[in-house]
Formats: sequence, C-alpha cells, structure tokens
Amino acid sequence: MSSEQIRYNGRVAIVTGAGAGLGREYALLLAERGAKVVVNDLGGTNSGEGASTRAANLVVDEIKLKGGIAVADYNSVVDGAKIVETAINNFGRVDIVINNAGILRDRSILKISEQDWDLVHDVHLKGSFKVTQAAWPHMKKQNYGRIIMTSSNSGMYGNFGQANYSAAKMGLIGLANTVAIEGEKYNIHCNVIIPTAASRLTQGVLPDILFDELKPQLIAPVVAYLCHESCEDNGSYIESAAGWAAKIHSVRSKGCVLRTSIGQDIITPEYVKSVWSKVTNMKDAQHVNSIGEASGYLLEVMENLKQRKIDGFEDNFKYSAKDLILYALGIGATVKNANDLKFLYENDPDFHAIPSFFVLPGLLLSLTTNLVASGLPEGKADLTNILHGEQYLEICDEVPTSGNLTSTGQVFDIMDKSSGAVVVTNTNSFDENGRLLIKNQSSIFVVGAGKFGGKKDPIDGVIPIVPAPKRSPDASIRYNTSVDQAALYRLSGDLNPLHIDPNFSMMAGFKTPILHGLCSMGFSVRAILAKYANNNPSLFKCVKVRFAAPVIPGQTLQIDMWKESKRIHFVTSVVETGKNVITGAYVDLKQVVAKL
Ligand SMILES: CCCCCCC[C@@H](O)CC(=O)SCCNC(=O)CCNC(=O)[C@H](O)C(C)(C)COP(=O)(O)OP(=O)(O)OC[C@H]1O[C@@H](n2cnc3c(N)ncnc32)[C@H](O)[C@@H]1OP(=O)(O)O
Repeated sequence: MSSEQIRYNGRVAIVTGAGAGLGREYALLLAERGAKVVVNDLGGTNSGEGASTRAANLVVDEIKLKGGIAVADYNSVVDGAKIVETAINNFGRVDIVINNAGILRDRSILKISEQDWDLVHDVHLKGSFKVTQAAWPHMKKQNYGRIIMTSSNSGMYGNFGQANYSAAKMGLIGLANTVAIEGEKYNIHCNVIIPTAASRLTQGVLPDILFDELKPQLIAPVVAYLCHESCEDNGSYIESAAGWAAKIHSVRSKGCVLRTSIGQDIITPEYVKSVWSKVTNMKDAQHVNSIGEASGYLLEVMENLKQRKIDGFEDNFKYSAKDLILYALGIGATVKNANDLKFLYENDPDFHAIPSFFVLPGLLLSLTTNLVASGLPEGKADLTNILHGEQYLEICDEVPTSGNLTSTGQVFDIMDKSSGAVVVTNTNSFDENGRLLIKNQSSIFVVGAGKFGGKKDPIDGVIPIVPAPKRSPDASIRYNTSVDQAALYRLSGDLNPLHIDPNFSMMAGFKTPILHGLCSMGFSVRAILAKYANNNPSLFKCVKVRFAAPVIPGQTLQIDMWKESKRIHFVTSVVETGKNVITGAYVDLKQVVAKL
C-alpha cells in the first residue's frame, strides 16, 4: 500500500450538481484533501424545475466547518463559462472539472416530448461540453487538467423509459473519447465514471436492498483518484458501485471478409445472411484502442484481399524415401516395369519421386486443419459431403527425395454452384531454407452447400481447366486399378473413410467406396511421363485436372493424350463404363521426349 497520501493542495476543482448525492461526496472529499472547491448546484428539482441556492450553500458550509475552502455557484451548467468564472474569480485557476449535474425526465419513447429530450440533453451533454470548453483554455495554459464525464449503465445497456437519458449518457462517452485525445498533449486527462449510486435520481428506480448499499461515498474515492495528478488514465470508462470498481471497454468481433478479392464489388444480402454467424461470433473478439487501430485492421483486410489471403493455415510435411515408394505403389508403379524401379527402390542410382506425390503437403494441410471449412459461409464441412473437384500442382524448384516442408494454405476463392459450394485453396510448400518448392491449388466440391448467395464464377488466379483438342487422341494408355487400390493409396496419408468404409461411402451417397481422385490423377501423370517424358520426372512442370466422375477401385483407367507443344492434354475414362472421370486436364512438361 502506498504510504503517500493523495492530496489536492493548490488544486481548484469544479463539481457540478454538488448540492447532494455523488456531487456532494466528491466536493467533500476533494476539499478534505486540500482542494479549493466550486460547489455548483442550480438547486432545482430532479426533473430540472425551479432553482435555489440552498443545496450548494449547505455543502459549502459543511466544507468550511471542516476547515476546507469552497465557494457556492448557482449557475446552470449550460452557462458553463459562468461556473468557470466563479472558479477563476475566487481561486485564480481551475484544475479539476467533475461534470456530475444531471436530471431525469423518464418517459417511454412514444411519450417523450421534445422538451423532455432537449432538457435532459442540455443538462447532461451540452452542460458537460460547456463547462469543459470554458475550463479548457485555463487547463491548456497551465498544462494540466483532470476532467470527469458522468455516464450511466442506462446509456451502456439501455433502460426502459430512459431513451433521452440513455442517449445523453452515451453521448458523454463519445465526448470524453475525443476530449481525451485532444487533451493528451496538454496533460489534460478526461475519464468517464459510470456510477450506480443511491441518489435522488435512482431513488424509486433501484430495489431497496441494492439502493441501501449504493452509498455515494463508496464511489467518491474512485473519482477522486481519477482526478489526481498521479492517475495516468486518459479516456478510460470506470464503472463503480457498492465499494467495487472496474474498467469497461468495447470489443469488436474478428468479423468476416465478405468478398474474395479486391476486384469483387458486388456482395448480395443473401451472402451476408449466410455468413452472419461469423460476423457476429464474439469468440475471438478484441478491444480496439483507437480509431487508428480500427482503420488499421481494415487496411490489413484490404491488403489480405489484394494478396487474396483470407485466413492462413500452416502445417509441416515430413517425408522420406519410404513415403515416395508407398505413394508410387499406390498409383500403380510396378517392378514389372523396369522403368518404374527408380520410383520403387531407394538404392536405384536415379531414385526419384513421381512428381504428383507433391500434392500431398497441400492435401494433408486441408485434411488436418479447418482450411476448407473456414471458406464456407457456415464455417462447417464434413467428409460425408466433400468431393475433390479439381487439382493443380506445380513443381517450382528441385525437390529432394526426403525432407521437412512447411506448407502455408489459404482459401483463395469460394463459388456458389447451386448443387454445391466450391472452395478453392492455395497451398505453398517451402523447404527449411524458405525456398518455395511446390504450389498446389485444390478445388473442393462441397455437395449440398450451394445456394448461399455467393458468386458463381471464379476470380482471376483460379487455374482453369482446358478442354482437350477435338481430334482423336495422339496416344492412349490403359492401366488396371486393383480392388485394393484405395486401401493401398490411403496409406500415403489421405485416410478419408469415403475410400474404404462401405457404411461411410453409403452415407456420402455412393454404393461402394470410391477411389481417391488424386490416385486416378497419379495414374494419369504416370502415363504422360511414360509416353512423353521417357519416364523422367525432372521434365514435369505442372498438372491440372478436373475430377468429373468417381472411379471404383478395380476399374480400368484409359488415359487419352494429345500433344500440343510442351502441353499434353488428357482425358481419363473408365473402360468398363466409358465414362470420363478426369476432364479438361493437362500436364506441362519442360521438354517433350517422345517418339510418335
Ligand atoms: C476437408 C478436406 C478436404 C478434402 C480433400 C479431398 C479428399 C479426398 O479424399 C476426396 C476425394 O478424393 S473424392 C474422389 C474424387 N472426386 C470425385 O470423384 C468427384 C467427381 N465429380 C463429380 O462427381 C461431379 O463433378 C460433382 C459432384 C463434383 C459435381 O457434379 P454436379 O453437381 O452434377 O455438377 P454439374 O451440374 O456437372 O456442374 C455444376 C457446376 O459445378 C462445376 N463443376 C462440376 N464438377 C466440378 C468439379 N469436379 N470441380 C469443380 N467444379 C465443378 C461445373 O462447371 C458447373 O459450374 P457452372 O454452373 O458455373 O458451369
């Protein structure tokens, strides 16, 4: 406990409405501790009628009787300059202003007359402004001032029958906010007290048991401290009652970005409705300290929109030779083909990953985090309604045969396709030196999540599918998949039960488990490398596919290919049904090595 007594020697304080209740307690306490006090009170009724010198005089007498120094002032706070004049004429300065005067004219909204409104605003809001403004030049000149505005829980939370009073009391918080900012450089502090006290304003409003404990003298020390030179608060709202005090501040929810790029300038009310629970979710709400901070965050939102970053996710992806081999087996590489040994045997002098292996860091990031769901209006997605729609993979730099990659992912676009929502995610994977090695873009089709009022078309940067040329294919390769294909492929990391669990696949609307889309894509990439790159994975640049229909493990895949310079277009179909399962697809090679 500090041993130094808090004193106000040499300080001059104005307390408005000091004839009774809280104002009287403030005046008595400050005077007792050495301040010279202007005891202002118009002496009217609690609804603002009449005037009398009695109330102020009684308090001044009480102060003088205890050896303090005080002078009475009977002006209305609306004549703030006159009150300040009283201080200057009698004591030569003004250091403290406690704007405390108030009246009530309670009526429900329909019955409030304009006079009820104006009078309440005049006394509370305009009065506080007038006294503060008149004191300002003196405080500024002496480079010191302490101002208190009196607000109320009726303003903070509303109170039936007090619309005029609530509005004025909230107005005082706004007034204090700006006075605090303008006064900062002159050492003029302005804080808000939100008292609940037994006074003539609250008698009859509060229950008796509470009323009896709400002694104004229990709040006075809190206000006195706020008025002391040692108090560093400026712009604080302090609530106090019944021997308790607390700071209040407003918070803002994390909010929700309503568009996916800076170029999108149409937002529908339907979309707003669909994301309303995100807009109003207060879980990660934060206090905003200033208008600068408030708009600073908006700038951050703009910057993220420019870079098309909505929410960021991060994950590590550690892999070894064993993972490359398991993946290669999962997409049909076989020792029966001598050319495949370099994908299956770690001691092969040319041991390599099949490049499509590197879809895994992006995919696993999506599977292990909330990435896809975070893009959806409802913020929810579960594996029973998720299908892999499209995939783009680009190898940006040489990728080693083992490593520990860091992947960062963001939702890049969201489309409303009516039958479903398409969430497009971008994932970049970096090595331990921060070198960007891999880019993935996945479009996830969330069946049944459409019709949320979102846009239909993709933004720039969503990599489009490209239809195959109209002519007959330049080459075709067939691969059998095994009935255990999904059971084997899933060991590479995508453990989605859709691919193995008959009950689960039924729930998702499939008669039997379906093959991973990326497994069919892996088969297709193998075919193109075999046909156009002499099985040399280093020639691979990128692949883009659309998964147009599901494949059942055990079906035969036919990959039809068209060579257009270094781009190999392809369509993959199921031989048994004749159905196209991968469409609009291509692989870009650094160089084509093929004899046609
Ligand atoms: C949370 C973690 C993330 C998980 C990642 C993935 C994990 C994996 O385990 C999951 C998988 O591997 S699932 C297996 C692979 N995928 C598939 O089998 C899906 C096959 N595709 C389909 O069934 C339909 O195309 C279907 C159902 C997708 C769409 O068919 P329809 O509803 O009939 O749509 P349609 O009427 O043809 O077209 C409507 C609009 O949607 C666009 N579109 C169609 N297919 C798309 C697709 N595959 N991807 C993206 N967009 C697609 C159409 O262009 C059309 O758009 P518009 O109206 O603007 O023209």
